[in-house]
Amino acid sequence: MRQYLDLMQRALDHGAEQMDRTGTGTRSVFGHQMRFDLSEGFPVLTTKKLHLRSIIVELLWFLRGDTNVQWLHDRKVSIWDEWADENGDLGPVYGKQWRDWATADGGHVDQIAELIETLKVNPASRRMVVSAWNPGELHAMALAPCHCLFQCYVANGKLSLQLYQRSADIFLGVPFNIASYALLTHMLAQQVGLEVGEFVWTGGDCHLYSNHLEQAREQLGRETGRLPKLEILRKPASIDAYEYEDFQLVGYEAQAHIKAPVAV
Ligand SMILES: Nc1nc(=O)c2c([nH]1)NC[C@@H]1CN(c3ccc(C(=O)N[C@@H](CCC(=O)O)C(=O)O)cc3)CN21
Ligand SMILES: O=c1ccn([C@H]2C[C@H](O)[C@@H](COP(=O)(O)O)O2)c(=O)[nH]1
Repeated sequence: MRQYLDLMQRALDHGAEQMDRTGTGTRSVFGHQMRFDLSEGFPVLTTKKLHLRSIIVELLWFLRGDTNVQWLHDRKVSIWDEWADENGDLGPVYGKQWRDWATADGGHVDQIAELIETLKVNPASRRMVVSAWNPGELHAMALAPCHCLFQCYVANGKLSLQLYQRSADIFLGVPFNIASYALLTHMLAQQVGLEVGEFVWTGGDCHLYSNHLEQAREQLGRETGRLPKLEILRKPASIDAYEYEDFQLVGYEAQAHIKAPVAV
């Protein structure tokens, strides 16, 4: 994951110091792109052990259209707790927008179902876009979507996906976001009978929080390792039928976890 360490180094060396919404302070750069050829391995950090269960369970939770943390809690995932209200609700965040976008005329759009249908019947389409950025509902969300829009592209029997992430917590969020969308690309490809192509990550405000600088330097001092392979153990009947146990990362060898506080 040299690409990731390069982004971290860039923010450390050239980032502008700025105060941010959380009151923590960041070093940020604007506009960055990383490309991952998914046929070469699964893009998960080897310079710091990642908690894959949280990543997989969170993606399945988005795909359920769920926006309450209870289902995450039942699976021992707590990464959204800080933002939930007393009932566990986050408002109309990713799951709602992906699966049940409310239209002005009272209708609903299941963007994921429409994406899969288009991948099957018209893979050359240039409109295979899923957006979580719903300006009319931002006020009701616990946090405005960070990974706010993605697009699919098919060529030579391979499915590629590009994400636009408007705001990127380089140390904590980005490793989760890369692995999550790489996983989604594998799932979509399996559902529509394509091979995986590239995952392209594009970031807007890419920042290192001021209380992550030491951890970033420690990680930059480590050697990168070989990427593992993702195996999906069966082909579920639909995008809605995947379970945590369906995924296996073969050969994931990572260096020790590095703790960092999350900015709320
Ligand atoms: N400041 C900030 N950074 C984020 O990455 C972030 C938010 N806020 N708010 C919403 C979601 C929640 N996400 C999070 C929240 C916490 C961790 C975190 O603490 N990760 C730990 C392990 C925690 C675990 O898996 O249980 C880590 O070391 O990676 C990661 C992503 C990503 N998002
Ligand atoms: O998936 C995610 C979700 C959140 N983040 C980070 C990016 C920022 O550090 C905060 C959000 O704060 P804003 O003021 O709304 O930009 O959370 C992430 O990296 N990945």
